[in-house]
Amino acid sequence: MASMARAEALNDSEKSDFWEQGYLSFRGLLAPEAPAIRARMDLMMKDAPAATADWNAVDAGGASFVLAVDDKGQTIPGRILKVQAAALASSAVLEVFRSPAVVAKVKELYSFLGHDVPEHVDVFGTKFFPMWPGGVSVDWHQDCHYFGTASSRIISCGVYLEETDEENGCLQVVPGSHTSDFEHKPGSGLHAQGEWVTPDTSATVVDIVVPAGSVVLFNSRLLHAARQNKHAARTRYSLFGHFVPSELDFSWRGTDFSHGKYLDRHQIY
Ligand SMILES: O=C(O)CCC(=O)C(=O)O
Ligand SMILES: [Fe+2]
Repeated sequence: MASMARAEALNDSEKSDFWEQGYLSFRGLLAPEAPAIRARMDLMMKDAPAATADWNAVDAGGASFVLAVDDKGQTIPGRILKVQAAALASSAVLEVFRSPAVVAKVKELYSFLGHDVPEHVDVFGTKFFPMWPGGVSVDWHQDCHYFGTASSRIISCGVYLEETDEENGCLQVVPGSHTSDFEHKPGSGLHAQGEWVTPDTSATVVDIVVPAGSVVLFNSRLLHAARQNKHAARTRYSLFGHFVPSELDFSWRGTDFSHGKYLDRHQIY
């Protein structure tokens, strides 16, 4: 998989790789900014309002601090799984998704869509995962399952603010899986907070091992998961958001995610 320095443009084969394999990893794209972003995430966590146990608290009128569960699926008081709508809790989040280095890559990927190139693009569904030692973020899923659209024009974005490897819970992907739909079922135990896919045992799984400040862009239909953080001391801070053409409307289980309606949807360009 291609990795590129900050200022380089994507060439056509990299763009086609993204649309064929379903993902691209930009190692260290935001490396200089990563320490300051981590510090602002710490500040956000310090100012945390009352937390919720609802993993799908996507429309609470502000950010939702969602509690983690143990291996029996029981809520752990005081332990945060994720901050949903994190952009509504810290301005650092939108600064990341609006940063010139990230926007340039997103624009270049959209420019490969032929007649479907969007004029305006938003980011929505922003999240922060601290991934404490022993913790998890997600099991196997397609992001679009949670959006209520199978559009292939949503580009998911993971920003790994710390060095991330097999030990502290790296991202895993199944290359090329973004052209199929998979059945999602309610999870249990450590993964009780979501609906997940059981991948075919023959599926090729790739670990995305990256240095701090790396940005991964992937098709929102790509099948992906994150390993459990098995390290005794390291965290795995990361931010997520989904780039979407401004005119693309969709809703899921009573939440309308459309531009101008959904609070955690923000124009990028
Ligand atoms: O934690 C990760 O590495 C992936 C998170 C993710 O896939 C999501 O939030 O949809
Ligand atoms: Fe995801």
